[in-house]
Amino acid sequence: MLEIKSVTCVKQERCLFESLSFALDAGQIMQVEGPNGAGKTSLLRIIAGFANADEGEVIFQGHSITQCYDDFAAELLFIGHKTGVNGQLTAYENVCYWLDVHGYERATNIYDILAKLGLVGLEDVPVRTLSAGQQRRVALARLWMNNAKVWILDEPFTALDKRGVVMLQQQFAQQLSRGGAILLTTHQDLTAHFSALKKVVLEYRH
Ligand SMILES: Nc1ncnc2c1ncn2[C@@H]1O[C@H](COP(=O)(O)OP(=O)(O)OP(=O)(O)O)[C@@H](O)[C@H]1O
Repeated sequence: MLEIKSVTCVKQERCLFESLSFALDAGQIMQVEGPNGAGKTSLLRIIAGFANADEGEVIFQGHSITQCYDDFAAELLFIGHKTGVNGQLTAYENVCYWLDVHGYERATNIYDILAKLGLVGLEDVPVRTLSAGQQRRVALARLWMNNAKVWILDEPFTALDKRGVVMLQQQFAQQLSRGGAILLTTHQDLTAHFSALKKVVLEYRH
């Protein structure tokens, strides 16, 4: 589904990674690992098409994403390490805004999904008044209301408590079982939960 071909990234005259190649198929989950500053976020941003690689290309369903970006974007859900929620809006409004911007139908069960995410009674207060973990849950609600083929997630477990971690892992399993793919960074050990977990390990290069 997704092929990373000989991708190189240089930042501030430091080569973060060079000629990196790997593939991610339908139903697969891949974890990008490495120390702080190794280039994990930079790699995810290149694959999502938000930044250009210094060399190499990203192929989605046989075509370079530079040539089929609209098709790729329609099948991509990216959640960065910042939550990306608007603190002035409520959880409900954030979700509606996100659905509208991406052209998804407003699901009738938005409140049910927010409840499932442990946000009962908090749906209609400004998100800035929520805790870090609750704000993360609002951001992650998108994973319960889309059918994008590719999820790219930068540190999605940040600030989640143990129940939140389990719930998110269960949602990952759903995505994989319907033939979706997941590429993520996390410091969680996912090996025990996803036996077929693939890994890309970035070293810190000086
Ligand atoms: N826009 C930018 N301009 C200049 N340098 C950048 C930019 N973005 C990232 N860098 C540099 O690239 C390096 C890798 O950053 P990146 O955020 O990709 O690392 P990371 O592996 O995700 O780190 P962490 O685990 O701390 O999140 C860092 O040294 C950073 O300073």
